[in-house]
Amino acid sequence: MHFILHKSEIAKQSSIQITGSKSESNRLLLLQALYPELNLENISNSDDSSLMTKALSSNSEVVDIHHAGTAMRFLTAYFSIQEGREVTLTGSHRMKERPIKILVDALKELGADISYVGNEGYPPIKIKGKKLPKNKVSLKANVSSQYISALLLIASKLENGLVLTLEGEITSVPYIKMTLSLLDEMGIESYFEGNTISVKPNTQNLTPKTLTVESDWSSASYYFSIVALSDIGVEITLSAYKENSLQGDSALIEIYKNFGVETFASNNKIVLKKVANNNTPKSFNLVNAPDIAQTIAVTCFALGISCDLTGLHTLKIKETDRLVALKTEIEKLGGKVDITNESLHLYASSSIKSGVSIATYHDHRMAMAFAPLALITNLVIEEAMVVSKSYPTYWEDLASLGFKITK
Ligand SMILES: O=C(O)C1=C[C@@H](OP(=O)(O)O)[C@@H](O)[C@H](O)C1
Ligand SMILES: C=C(OP(=O)(O)O)C(=O)O
Repeated sequence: MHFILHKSEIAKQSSIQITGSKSESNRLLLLQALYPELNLENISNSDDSSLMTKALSSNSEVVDIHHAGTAMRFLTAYFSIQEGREVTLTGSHRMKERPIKILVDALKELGADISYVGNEGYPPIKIKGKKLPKNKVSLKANVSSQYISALLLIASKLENGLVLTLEGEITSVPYIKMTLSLLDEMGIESYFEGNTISVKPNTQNLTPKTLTVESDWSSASYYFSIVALSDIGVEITLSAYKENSLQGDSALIEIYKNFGVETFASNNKIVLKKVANNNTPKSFNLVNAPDIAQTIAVTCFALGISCDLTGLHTLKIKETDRLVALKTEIEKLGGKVDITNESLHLYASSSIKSGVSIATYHDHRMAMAFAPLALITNLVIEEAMVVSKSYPTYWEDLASLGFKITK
């Protein structure tokens, strides 16, 4: 279903409660399946986390995780150690184009039994769960950190733990650190030094624990963009956020200072406030925060300022090729964008076409990143319900700010 976003104005002050981080949730759901003594609060209501929950409790021979990349990668590792269980893990058309060979090769090196059902290197895969005898493996770290997190999540259940050697430049590092921090919060020991990560084995029950998932910072990014496009004085309060986040996308606080947005934290809330206009050209390396690239590109386009975004080599293998999708849709609106395999240059532009229909390519972040443009012009967001992959109530929340949205 397409949504029409009419040119809107938002209230001077508003508050939004954002669902739990999908990255933290999908890690903790897997850890809870391995360690039932773990109790979880504020789990994400995203499709990707519901699919993860369902997959972990299903007894069926075929598990379909649709578009959920973390679920695909994390469950590949999980099912590899479920002794005696045979599962075919599959997903959406796009999931069958998202590479998984680096992870499958690493698991096989550890002793796993995994075979490709279709194209070599891509889902679907057939996994025969067994005990993995080995504890050392090297893998390429520059394609997706999710392969590394997947191995780390099952590591403490291997007889001798796990020692990983990471080859090449390590991408999306905060997501690896998030995995290790969650293991640490559960009482599982790990070390990350240089290009080596080791996790100690754990055969005993852990001390029963309740862990509360922090709300999702990638989802918060759209409000940083909205505030950046608003008048000085506008503020939006978001909850529930912690003082020390495990999510790398909390880099938004520093990044959006460059757009005149200040963030104030108190009582598990953050207040985003527009304090100044700053329309100088921007340049950011997003190798540690790839999921906010679309948000930032659209903010810059909306403000008519040029930007250089680098560190984007993982964007081509996400829900869609996000570099091509950004270029295509920004150019439909009258902008000009150059892309390489790992970077995006947006030229400054002085106008935005009205009434343009934005294609979303089954990518929640395309829909959510372009929506703030309704503060400037009318536009259509195609297949608007794609947002449910990470943030099912996005449109209701925008409406509560004052966005005028019709079907
Ligand atoms: O581990 C995670 O939860 C994620 C890691 C990142 O992927 P890559 O490591 O493939 O960049 C990120 O883009 C994704 O949305 C979530
Ligand atoms: C890339 C993303 O998710 P995943 O890789 O888990 O599908 C995302 O949420 O932007």
